[in-house]
Amino acid sequence: MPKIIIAGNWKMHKTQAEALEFLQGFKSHLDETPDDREVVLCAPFTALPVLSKTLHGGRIRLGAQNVHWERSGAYTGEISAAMLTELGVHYVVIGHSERRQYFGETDETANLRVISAQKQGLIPILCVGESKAQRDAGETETVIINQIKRGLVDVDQSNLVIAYEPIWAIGTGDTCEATEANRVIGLIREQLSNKDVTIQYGGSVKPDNIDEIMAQPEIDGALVGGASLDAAGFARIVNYR
Ligand SMILES: O=C(CO)COP(=O)(O)O
Repeated sequence: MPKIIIAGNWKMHKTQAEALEFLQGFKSHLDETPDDREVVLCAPFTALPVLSKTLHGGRIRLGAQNVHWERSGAYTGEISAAMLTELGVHYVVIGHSERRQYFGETDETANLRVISAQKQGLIPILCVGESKAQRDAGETETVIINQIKRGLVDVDQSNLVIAYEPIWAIGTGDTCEATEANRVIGLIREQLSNKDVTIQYGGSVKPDNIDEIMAQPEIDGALVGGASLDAAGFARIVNYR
């Protein structure tokens, strides 16, 4: 059975002080969180040390939002997998559509990042998803299958998470119908040799739609952007019924 993972992707939000303030409001709600799910916070690099110290030994796992494929070297502005594991980071978001759109990342660089993350013991959360134009042109299936195939060349599927994030649903409030997300995630699973890979849905997940999303048989979790910034709201998402 795939592990259920609910992850917040804070993107470029929260200073260290704001991250700690979030935790104060969030942690008390975790007493009600059933044991069947993992709770992950993917914070900016600068907030990771303080979160790591505060969360040590607790219920919440830490994630980063990117990782470079080399162990070290002349790569100004980049962060290596070893730098993240040293901080107690467990997960790393890779190939997010914002990285692809604004920073020129490709399936090929996502693939290199996934491999280097796994080598260092990090669990990659590989993001895939089609644009509105691609969906309207009937290309959703081909786009997703290609992203999965190229992103997973030579990748060990035993320590891997995939997030299906249709680009048109990210930050728009325009959630993908839960049944449609379920269908595409089923299609992704067909491409995998390991059927127990956790496959999350992401794109305008909110407290008022999480129950329906998580009721779908193929969906094993959520990658939550905007709604993960508010402690009470994200707690409601994590504690979905
Ligand atoms: O990009 C996302 C998570 O990685 C989704 O963002 P929103 O939840 O803000 O739509």
